[in-house]
Amino acid sequence: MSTAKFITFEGIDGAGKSTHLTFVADALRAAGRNVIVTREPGGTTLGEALRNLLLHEKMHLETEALLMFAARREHLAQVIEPALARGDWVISDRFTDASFAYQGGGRQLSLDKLRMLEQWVHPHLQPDMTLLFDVPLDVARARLDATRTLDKFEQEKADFFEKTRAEYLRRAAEFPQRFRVIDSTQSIADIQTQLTSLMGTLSGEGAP
Ligand SMILES: Nc1ncnc2c1ncn2[C@@H]1O[C@H](COP(=O)(O)OP(=O)(O)OP(=O)(O)O)[C@@H](O)[C@H]1O
Ligand SMILES: Cc1cn([C@H]2C[C@H](O)[C@@H](COP(=O)(O)O)O2)c(=O)[nH]c1=O
Repeated sequence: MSTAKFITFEGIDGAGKSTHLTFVADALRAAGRNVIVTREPGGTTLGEALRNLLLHEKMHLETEALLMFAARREHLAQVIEPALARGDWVISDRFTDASFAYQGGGRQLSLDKLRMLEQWVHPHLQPDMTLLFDVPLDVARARLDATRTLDKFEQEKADFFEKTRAEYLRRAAEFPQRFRVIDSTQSIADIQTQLTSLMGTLSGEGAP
């Protein structure tokens, strides 16, 4: 029986998910798992080219959603599905919940259209666990402003991120069996303690 697991990291920009991704991957590797770390949009040569367009070019909101799912189709075919078939653990910095949160919540694209794309692109695959790093907008914004030049999404106004965060939380309530909501206002050390315990749950061994 395969022990492969698919874990996704989600949250509004600046919530802190990338900070914890390496920690979780290292903990799982130390416990003997083969771990692939990847991201969306991206993860393949084509996906990274699409990411560059998506993060820097203005486009119609439906074009944006379609390109997110096009990049995802390639990512699934080239990276995610082969890794899971080999029995590897896959950790992805964002997946389809981000399309619901950003294009559906933030940009108000019809959720039914997103559900159609999800059904088309990955009808039978969902993450085993989705870690939602949740922070109030002002905390995320302060973290971003302190560290980087902002891309197209990061330059969006507060209202966009309020709706994005709300859609993430709505999905967490809709799918409680796979979502774990992390209070990302906690210290990095406290969050890591919580993550270690969650990885133990997923492994079914009480430790990663
Ligand atoms: N719990 C925390 N407490 C204080 N600072 C934090 C915390 N988590 C992350 N940070 C800091 O906030 C900044 C943004 O973190 P990070 O890049 O992990 O966010 P992110 O959610 O991956 O953002 P994006 O999605 O835009 O890439 C970094 O400088 C990081 O060190
Ligand atoms: C997968 C996915 C991503 N986005 C947005 C969310 C972020 O603003 C960027 C990716 O940047 P990150 O620093 O790597 O988090 O893309 C989106 O709008 N829709 C999606 O499906």
